[in-house]
Amino acid sequence: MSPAQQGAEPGPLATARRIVFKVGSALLVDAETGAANHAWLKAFCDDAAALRARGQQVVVVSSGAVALGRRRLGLTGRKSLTLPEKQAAAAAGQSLLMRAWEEAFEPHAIGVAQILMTRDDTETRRRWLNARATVETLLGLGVVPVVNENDTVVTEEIRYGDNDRLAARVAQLAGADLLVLLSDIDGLYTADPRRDPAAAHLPVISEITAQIEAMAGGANAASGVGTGGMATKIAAARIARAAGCATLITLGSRPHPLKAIEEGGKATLIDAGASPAAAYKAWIAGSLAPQGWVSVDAGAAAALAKGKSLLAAGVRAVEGPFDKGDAVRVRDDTGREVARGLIRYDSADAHRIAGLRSDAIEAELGFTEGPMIHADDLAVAD
Ligand SMILES: Nc1ncnc2c1ncn2[C@@H]1O[C@H](COP(=O)(O)OP(=O)(O)O)[C@@H](O)[C@H]1O
Ligand SMILES: N[C@@H](CCC(=O)OP(=O)(O)O)C(=O)O
Repeated sequence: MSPAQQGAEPGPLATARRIVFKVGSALLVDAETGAANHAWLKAFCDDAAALRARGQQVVVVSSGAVALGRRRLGLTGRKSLTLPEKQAAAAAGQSLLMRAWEEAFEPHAIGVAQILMTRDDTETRRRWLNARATVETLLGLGVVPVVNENDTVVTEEIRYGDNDRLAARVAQLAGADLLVLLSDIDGLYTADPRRDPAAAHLPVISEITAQIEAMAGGANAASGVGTGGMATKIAAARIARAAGCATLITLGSRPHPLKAIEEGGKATLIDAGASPAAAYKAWIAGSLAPQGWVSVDAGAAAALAKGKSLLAAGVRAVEGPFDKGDAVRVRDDTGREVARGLIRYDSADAHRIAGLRSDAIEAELGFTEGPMIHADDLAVAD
């Protein structure tokens, strides 16, 4: 019996601040008619609106463009499509997909916004930062971002293909604390229950071990080439976990899938490693190669130690070259590294504004990106 049924602690869906829901094609598209499954969408959006009403933020990663576009383009007769046909179907289906989401959120007066991303966008830091700022702005404005892979421009080799891992990247980018993968099964079992009736359900996974990967179809998960199945879900959970985000794998086909989770419906919860903010700072401190450094005065070094942003006014010298969004080292006037962070200006612009007050930046550059390094993007040394 789950904690929610026992009336013990509230479940992860009740406590998460920002949640990414991955909705697969099978849920969104009616297998018989090939049209959007409006009844399911309505029920999902009713539930999502209830989460929002209690102050939780919602991001949706939605598949379904290819399936909806097939019907629109009259490509339903065949078993499989060529890549150009899939891309054409995605182009035709994406607007139908967005229309379905808009209509489903409309009765709640909730607006939606389309974001199409490729793997490149999630792996190139500058684009990643832009996408992050867009998601943050949309959420701040009370809009639900609806994300899908930009299928029309990617080739087979560089596409995610499945939306599980895309959803995990979106969760990382959004700093979400919960990723919910709505599947055609209520969680991870010790083996595929469709093949092995003795398979046991796993309600909580606190570490993704080789054994867990093997249960999900290990080889696929490890090499990242799996298409669908549990392997991509565990690969997604691994990405989310490293970003401080928990993952919940559960059955999406129940009429009110989110209400069902809260009422204790069966699911597999994969714990988060740390908080999203701590994981993000660890990534800045440990995983990114610094491209240069800025040297700051004593006042700025003291401000950083208190968790403040680095303002241009406190910067004495800049050593590049680096691009906007790159990781740089921050040194104090004794040469000691006091922090690392993602800088908001390229090295030429940073050099020009070093020592300037914030209100003088725009006059110098013709634009301003605010502080040199925002506090959220700074990992301060111990
Ligand atoms: N260990 C396992 N536990 C649960 N399901 C598994 C396992 N191994 C393989 N599967 C299969 O994975 C399927 C879910 O993957 P998939 O159909 O790709 O889901 P979705 O359409 O939600 O992306 C299940 O229906 C199940 O048959
Ligand atoms: N991006 C594609 C779908 C990718 C996909 O089907 O992913 P998944 O739901 O994980 O199997 C689309 O919108 O049709």
